[in-house]
Amino acid sequence: MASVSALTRVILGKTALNARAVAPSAGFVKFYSAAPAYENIKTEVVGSKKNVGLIQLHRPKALNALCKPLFVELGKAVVDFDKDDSIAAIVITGSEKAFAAGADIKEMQNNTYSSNNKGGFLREWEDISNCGKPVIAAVNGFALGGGCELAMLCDIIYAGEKAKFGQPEINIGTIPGAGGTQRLPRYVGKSKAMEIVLTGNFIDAHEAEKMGLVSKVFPVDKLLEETIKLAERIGTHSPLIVKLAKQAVNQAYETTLKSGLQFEKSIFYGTFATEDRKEGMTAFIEKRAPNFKNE
Ligand SMILES: CCC/C=C/C(=O)SCCNC(=O)CCNC(=O)[C@H](O)C(C)(C)COP(=O)([O-])OP(=O)([O-])OC[C@H]1O[C@@H](n2cnc3c(N)ncnc32)[C@H](O)[C@@H]1OP(=O)([O-])[O-]
Repeated sequence: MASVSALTRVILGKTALNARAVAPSAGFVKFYSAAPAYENIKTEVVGSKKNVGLIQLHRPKALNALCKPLFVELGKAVVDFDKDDSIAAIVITGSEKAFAAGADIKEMQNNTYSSNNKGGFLREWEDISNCGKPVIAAVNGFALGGGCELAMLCDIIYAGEKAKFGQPEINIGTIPGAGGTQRLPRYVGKSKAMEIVLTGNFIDAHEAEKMGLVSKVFPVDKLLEETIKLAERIGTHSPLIVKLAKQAVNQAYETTLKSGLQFEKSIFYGTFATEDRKEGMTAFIEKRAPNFKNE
């Protein structure tokens, strides 16, 4: 598969290169003055308005198995993009062969209950679940075990037509540990989640879409382009209101309908305390495009 850089060049017809690899004259990529030297991921800022943070998992020899150093880097990249006011949404992708083939089995082979517990195994995952901005997974290839859980940690999953999802932990004598037993039933219902978790069988992209795990399926080579377009579309709205909308939808997974509706109403009322709500409604009435200020 072409690299993220090559793909985004093709997609957007502009110079889009790895921020670490080129001089800051490239024009299209936003360069961080202190761009971290990542080893297991690549980051770029893409989109015609340079407002989409793109993270590519890049451990090709291990099919992007999620070793701790990778996750530390991924967490840092997500936190950095979340803090950056010029970024509207974040896209996480892998390679054509693998989004991620799971937690790193070789790394955790000799873990013990005690080392997991004392070492805070999986702690970095919270950096992604705590992100206030929309995070979109663009999944080509294998999304297995922790890879499927990482995709489910994202707010929206788009998939390439050859993607394969699964929770095969049962094959290696353990169970999903980063949300597979909790998020999967919420996406696909109990019977299908049980089948996936108890058999370890893989499901393809179209099945995943039918089940509601994935929102759309694209040809492999169009996936990233379409996902970036989605992020850009979200980026046309008020970042403040997008954040509130994300919080409100996520609350549906945390509570009863009654208290969820109460939460939604208080957030809805709260939008009337923002400049962007006023601007949005005023722009509609004045038949012009809104000029959101994130306030
Ligand atoms: C997060 C919380 C809890 C989560 C738990 C989990 O996710 S448990 C995990 C749940 N996931 C699984 O159980 C899936 C495990 N993976 C597989 O079943 C297969 O690799 C495959 C079907 C994805 C692809 O088959 P294929 O014949 O096309 O490719 P190939 O097999 O030749 O692999 C190429 C190289 O990548 C390596 N590597 C791959 N995955 C991992 C990994 N997770 N780890 C480490 N390494 C991994 C593989 O060893 C090989 O390296 P080598 O030996 O050349 O140095």
